Amino acid sequence: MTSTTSAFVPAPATPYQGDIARYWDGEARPVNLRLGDVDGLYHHHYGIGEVDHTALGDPQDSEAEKKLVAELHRLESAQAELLLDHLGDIGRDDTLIDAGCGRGGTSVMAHQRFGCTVEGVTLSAKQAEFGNRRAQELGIDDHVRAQVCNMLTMPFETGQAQGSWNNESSMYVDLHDLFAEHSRVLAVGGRYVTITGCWNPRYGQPSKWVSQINAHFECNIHSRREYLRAMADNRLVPQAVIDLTPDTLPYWKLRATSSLVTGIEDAFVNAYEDGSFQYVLIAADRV
Ligand SMILES: C[S@@+](CC[C@H](N)C(=O)[O-])C[C@H]1O[C@@H](n2cnc3c(N)ncnc32)[C@H](O)[C@@H]1O
Ligand SMILES: CC(C)=CCC/C(C)=C/COP(=O)(O)OP(=O)(O)O
Ligand SMILES: [Mg+2]
Repeated sequence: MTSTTSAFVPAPATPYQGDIARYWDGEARPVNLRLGDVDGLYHHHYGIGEVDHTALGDPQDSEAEKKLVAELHRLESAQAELLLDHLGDIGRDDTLIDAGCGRGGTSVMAHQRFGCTVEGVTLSAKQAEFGNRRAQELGIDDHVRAQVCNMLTMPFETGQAQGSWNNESSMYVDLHDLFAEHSRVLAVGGRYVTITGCWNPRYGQPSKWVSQINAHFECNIHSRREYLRAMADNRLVPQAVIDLTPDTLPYWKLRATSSLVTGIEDAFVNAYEDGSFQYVLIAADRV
């Protein structure tokens, strides 16, 4: 497989997808770039796990901000490691699909862990170029590639992939359309994994905090019920459903203390704490 740095850019399938492509083409928030600069893995997802206060050290220390950035990044990479833990046995000859791959951090980690091929798709030409450039710099562009395309109609063969995932990218699409497409590209016996924020049906309807997050990112957060129903309708049978809400709260509380805040931190903390919103991992077998 060879990759190029200038991506072919198809016309967006809908005006909404055009808006999302423009959003990510123009995104350059320090909270993402400075964290990625720590070790060259660029993520657009959030963190999980306990904060290591020893690593943070004294807040008055001149290196305090740098240590905080490194700690937030460690928690974001821990999130991607957990997602990869749920893909099952992946061999070097297998292909994985990173649907809504962003700048490609999770794709690189998957290749580094399994030695396999990873195909990423994103609506953003800038993100695809960024991811392909990183893969070239790492000398893994024969195994890791990003393409500009709609994850609802991916340019992959039926049954081609042993595993596929959405890492915080499923809130931009209709879930029935999304899972029909994952089900098509996955081999029978393959594994699908998502980590996502979803609204909690026990709360009743999307809370004001969930609406604020939707407006902030121009996305459409689905309910936990919609995920399970759309999977069941598309031959994806949950093997694990893990509520990561308690695991992601320390990340948000730490991020809220940093100089890299974006203004959405309180909405996430409030939504998680009032029970209207959950951070979940769902791993499903393609049967
Ligand atoms: C929040 S970012 C997550 C990026 C990445 N998964 C990560 O963990 O770093 C959302 C991503 O979803 C992508 N996306 C949204 N709708 C899409 C669609 N219909 N087809 C392909 N990618 C899409 C965006 O282009 C963006 O890369
Ligand atoms: C859990 C939910 C609802 C996620 C919405 C999707 C999203 C924008 C994820 C993080 O992206 P980012 O890393 O670019 O965002 P930020 O700049 O806030 O770190
Ligand atoms: Mg981020």
